[in-house]
Amino acid sequence: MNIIEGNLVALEGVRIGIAIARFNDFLTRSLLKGAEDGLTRSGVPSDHIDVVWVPGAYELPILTQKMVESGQYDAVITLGAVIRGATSHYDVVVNQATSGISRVALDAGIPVILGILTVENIEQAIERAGTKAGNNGFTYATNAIEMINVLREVTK
Ligand SMILES: Nc1c(NC[C@H](O)[C@H](O)[C@H](O)CO)[nH]c(=O)[nH]c1=O
Ligand SMILES: CC(=O)[C@@H](O)COP(=O)(O)O
Repeated sequence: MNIIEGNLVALEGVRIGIAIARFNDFLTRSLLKGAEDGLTRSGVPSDHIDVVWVPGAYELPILTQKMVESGQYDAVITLGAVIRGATSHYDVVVNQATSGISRVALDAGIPVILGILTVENIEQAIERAGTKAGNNGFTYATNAIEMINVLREVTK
């Protein structure tokens, strides 16, 4: 039996793109901090990380698509935070953002990481952006490195 897994060590030269939404930026900036920490501690130098901002999670799919098409990155991490409000707007933003990113991901040829918090309230969001449950941004970063490495293993 052969077990193939990606390790969490970035190969030299790896470049990461981060597509990040400004909406709820008190949360997305915290996710970004966690992601940068995860990437640099995996061996990605900070000058190999590009961070590109868009207004909200709804805009993440098109930015992600353009970043993938640029051919500059070994993985793209999306970061956003959508919090349920009083209207159905939450469902529209979440559905469009997640289905758009999933569509891009399948054709990307590189890992695309879904790093959007989709939560019922601010407390849930804060817990996932750096308090009780740690910082999901850090995990999104290590997910990106693991995916780069495992895809290389299975395609070599
Ligand atoms: N309500 C949230 C939004 N809404 C904004 C949209 O994402 C979009 O920027 C606007 O409709 C213009 O196209 N975005 C989030 O990231 N999080 C939210 O909770
Ligand atoms: C994504 C949202 O639901 C949000 O920020 C909008 O809130 P509301 O539904 O109260 O307008």
